[in-house]
Amino acid sequence: MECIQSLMNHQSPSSTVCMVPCTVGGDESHEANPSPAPGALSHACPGLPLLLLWETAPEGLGTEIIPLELMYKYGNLSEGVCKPGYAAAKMTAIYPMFAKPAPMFLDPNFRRFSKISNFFSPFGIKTQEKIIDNILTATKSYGLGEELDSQSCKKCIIMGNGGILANKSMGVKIDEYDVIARLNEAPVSGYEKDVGSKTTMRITYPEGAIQKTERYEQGSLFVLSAFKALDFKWLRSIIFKERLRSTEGFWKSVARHVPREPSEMRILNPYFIQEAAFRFIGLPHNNGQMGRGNIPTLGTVAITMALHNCDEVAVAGFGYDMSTPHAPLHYYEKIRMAAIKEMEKCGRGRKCQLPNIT
Ligand SMILES: CC(=O)N[C@H]1[C@H]([C@H](O)[C@H](O)CO)O[C@](OP(=O)(O)OC[C@H]2O[C@@H](n3ccc(N)nc3=O)[C@H](O)[C@@H]2O)(C(=O)O)C[C@@H]1O
Ligand SMILES: CC(=O)N[C@@H]1[C@@H](O[C@@H]2O[C@H](CO)[C@H](O)[C@H](O)[C@H]2O)[C@@H](O)[C@@H](CO)O[C@H]1O
Repeated sequence: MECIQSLMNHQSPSSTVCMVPCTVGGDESHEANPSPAPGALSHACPGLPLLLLWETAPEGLGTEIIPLELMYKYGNLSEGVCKPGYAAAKMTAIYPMFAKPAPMFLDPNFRRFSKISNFFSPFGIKTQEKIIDNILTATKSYGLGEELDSQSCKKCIIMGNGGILANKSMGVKIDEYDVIARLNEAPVSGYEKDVGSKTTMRITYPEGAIQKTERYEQGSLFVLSAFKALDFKWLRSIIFKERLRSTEGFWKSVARHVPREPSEMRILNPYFIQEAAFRFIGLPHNNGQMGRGNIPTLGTVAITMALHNCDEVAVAGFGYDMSTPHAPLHYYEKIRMAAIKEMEKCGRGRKCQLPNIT
């Protein structure tokens, strides 16, 4: 149960950077839910379609275990060559209900994507249709960009923000990926040796977005993962450069300006929040309303997105190791793992700051 579970949880075993086969399942969220929902993946998986640059290689799990049919299909390809359809094929082997079609970003046809139409934020788009139309009219672009969209095989890496990345010199390896997704305010500048220098997209929500405009990477996409209706209003205000009437509802101060053109902004398909929460992790449904215990971390949402849209998926910088409270939580600051526990004491809807547990 180590890999995905520790990735989805604020828990994980010890630490090295490695490739690991693993188990999908268990629970996630800041308030743990002990029993996975029916239908959640909770069996030992025969090798996840991920290159896991990770906290731990669990004992005896040093190499990937691949189902036989995939060995026949992909076995002849030389090492490093992109394997078309590999992530989806392996997901299907692990989880037969896996259905690939789920666009990365919302486009003007979003109403036709039935999986999201009947859910409120963060699991769908119900009641937000008009504002999404507004936003998409301004962005006018809905893909990764011409070059990547036309590439027949894409290797993606999802960069978690974990302290494990510090001093591992994985930057060069990370930069080899075609698509590099970064999350929230994790910096690149000054950390290139460990985390690489390329950013294809930065996925975030208002409270997580970088506030210093100079820290945004040129040429990267700014992707909103909306967790509440107010998040769409925030993006609209950023795009149309209008002042938000009220910031009531944000749990932390938010960026007022994002130095990206509308054509460089996207809305992440909320289906990935839904699928990560209910199908893969098995969080409680709570009538599809956002509430304590049913929100996956952004990293797991991003991985879910990549599994649907990339031919190969790697992850790096994941793992909440609560057994080492003094280990750094993030690679870019001094806050320790124990700070997460402190934050969990804050209530939703209340403004909180990360305590300075250093
Ligand atoms: C205080 C608080 O709420 N912290 C949350 C922060 C915070 O909101 C933002 O940094 C903005 O300030 O955001 C989160 O996450 P955060 O921005 O810390 O990290 C992004 C993703 O990386 C993975 N991660 C991070 C640290 C670590 N030691 N192990 C990891 O596996 C996680 O998958 C994580 O999602 C979030 O959005 O999910 C989750 C964090 O719990
Ligand atoms: C550690 C923790 O529970 N923080 C919550 C914070 O959660 C974060 O919310 C984000 C969306 O806004 C996103 O879901 C991220 O993955 C969460 O860690 C907030 O929900 C906040 C609301 O008051 O409460 C904090 O305790």
